[in-house]
Amino acid sequence: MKCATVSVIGRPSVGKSTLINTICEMKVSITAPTPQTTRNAIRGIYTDQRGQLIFTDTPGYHLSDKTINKRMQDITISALSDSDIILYIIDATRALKEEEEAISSILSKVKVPIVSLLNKSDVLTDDQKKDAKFFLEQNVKSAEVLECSGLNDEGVDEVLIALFKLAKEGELLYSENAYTDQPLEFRISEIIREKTINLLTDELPHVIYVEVADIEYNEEEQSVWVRAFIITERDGQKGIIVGKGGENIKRIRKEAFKEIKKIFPGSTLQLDLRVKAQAKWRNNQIVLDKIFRTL
Ligand SMILES: Nc1nc2c(ncn2[C@@H]2O[C@H](COP(=O)(O)OP(=O)(O)OP(=O)(O)O)[C@@H](O)[C@H]2O)c(=O)[nH]1
Repeated sequence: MKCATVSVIGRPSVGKSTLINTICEMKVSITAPTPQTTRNAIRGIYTDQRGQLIFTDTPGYHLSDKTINKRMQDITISALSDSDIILYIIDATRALKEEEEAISSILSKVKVPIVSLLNKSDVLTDDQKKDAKFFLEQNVKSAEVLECSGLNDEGVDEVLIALFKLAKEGELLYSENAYTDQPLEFRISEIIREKTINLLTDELPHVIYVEVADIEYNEEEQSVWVRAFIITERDGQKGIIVGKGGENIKRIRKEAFKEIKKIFPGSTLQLDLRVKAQAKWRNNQIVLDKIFRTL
């Protein structure tokens, strides 16, 4: 059997989370149309007869000196150095400018084999493909350069073939049925965060985080009770999340409920979802440490 850890890196919104979800066939990491929705290094695990690949979904690499983005860069760099293989994803529908150069300069310093991937092949023009391949030739020492559409599941098998080719022989690190080692509370909070961002994308870009306060099981009744808070920075933002007559929070709850329910098959679920404000959570180290749980 082969086994390898794979760090997935690329600019925000290149489709890292979508690809990991397609490969792992399970929602492990949130996807949203706005950039920088992934703040944590999350693992998706793929196992078949060839062996096991453990994916680290590194946060979108972003050039900025805000506290939150500095932490993202640290996580990216340490995840890369710890992995066996790097999967470098490019979205060639957008110009490959200084952010791409910053990533490739980091990649040149890490001694790990790199599979470079032109994602979103479903919408790429021939010229865009040519330009991206030229950029890669000039800037990145790739073991392979591939094309795929994570969204449509096209070319994804070839990505797996390339990764298994580079993986070394070894024991599986996780059981065959595992698809993620994320803690339950974290998975639930990510689902709620995704639903909130998707619904309120224009009004509240990235000023929320979600805390799962309690999860209670009742084995006799086969029921689960989850209490979670959507936390905003300012009091005034609470109203946006709640919406007119509670319209928004009801929709977030309904969407999140459907997905959280899948985590507890056979049990009834009660989801108690509330909104509260916590000033300046984005500069609060304790909150940041909680969010940036590195592996
Ligand atoms: N056309 C097309 N769109 C895609 C593809 N993969 C992802 N997308 C879209 O690109 C957007 C960003 O996808 P994500 O998977 O969230 O991107 P990400 O790289 O994880 O983003 P961050 O978390 O911000 O770093 C979403 O709107 C996806 O639907 C693809 O193969 N083809």
